[in-house]
Amino acid sequence: MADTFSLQRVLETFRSSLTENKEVYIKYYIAGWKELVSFMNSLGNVFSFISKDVICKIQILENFLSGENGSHYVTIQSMVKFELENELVDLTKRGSHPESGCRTLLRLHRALRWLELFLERLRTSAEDSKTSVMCSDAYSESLAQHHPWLIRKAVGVAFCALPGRDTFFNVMNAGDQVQVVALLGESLPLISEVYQITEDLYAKNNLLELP
Ligand SMILES: CCCCCCCC/C=C\CCCCCCCC(=O)N[C@@H](COP(=O)(O)O)[C@H](O)/C=C/CCCCCCCCCCCCC
Repeated sequence: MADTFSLQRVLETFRSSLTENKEVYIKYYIAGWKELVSFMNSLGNVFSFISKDVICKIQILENFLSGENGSHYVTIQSMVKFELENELVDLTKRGSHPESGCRTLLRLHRALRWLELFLERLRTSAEDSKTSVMCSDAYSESLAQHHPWLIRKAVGVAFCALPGRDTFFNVMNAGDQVQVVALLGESLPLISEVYQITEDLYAKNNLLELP
């Protein structure tokens, strides 16, 4: 992971994550999240409880990828097939497989929906729009529905510490605001496509509510 965040790299990793037949490479999916974590880290310590959770989930998936069954964790599709066929997923309550690849990736998948909603708001926002409001509205529409009260409160506090829209655009390292908006316009369809492919796969296998 490079030190300085770049929106262009996020775009490239999500683009690389799609195979020719529209499967999703876990390696690049994780790489996309690593870039996003580096962005979040640059915003200050108030977000560290969120980064830690994402890093922990990335680590779980990386361990599967480099482990003895790594060849089954190349794509999200092959992971789902392997874990379901081998009964490696706790389907209704947490038991002997509390950290399966499927449930771990589901948490990131739900967060990807937040990202999609937030970036779309940012892309179409007016100069005086507040990032905290955009973040919070996107959160209420997505991830918040899966988080308990305490987490929602902590997240609400963190949102208040978000920098303004101008700082956000600068940290993206993608040129002036017109160029950032253009790059967001290029990135969003890719993020949406990765999200939708994963959503359809999880829905088809009844995996959207894994504990
Ligand atoms: C293109 C650049 C602009 C935007 C860059 C945004 C960078 C954001 C990076 C990461 C986003 C947050 C991802 C959060 C993943 C949360 C996964 C999750 O739901 N975990 C919970 C459930 O896990 P289990 O307990 O079931 O294992 C866990 O309980 C949550 C813990 C922490 C709270 C997560 C809150 C997420 C809020 C999303 C907004 C982040 C705001 C960042 C602002 C840039």
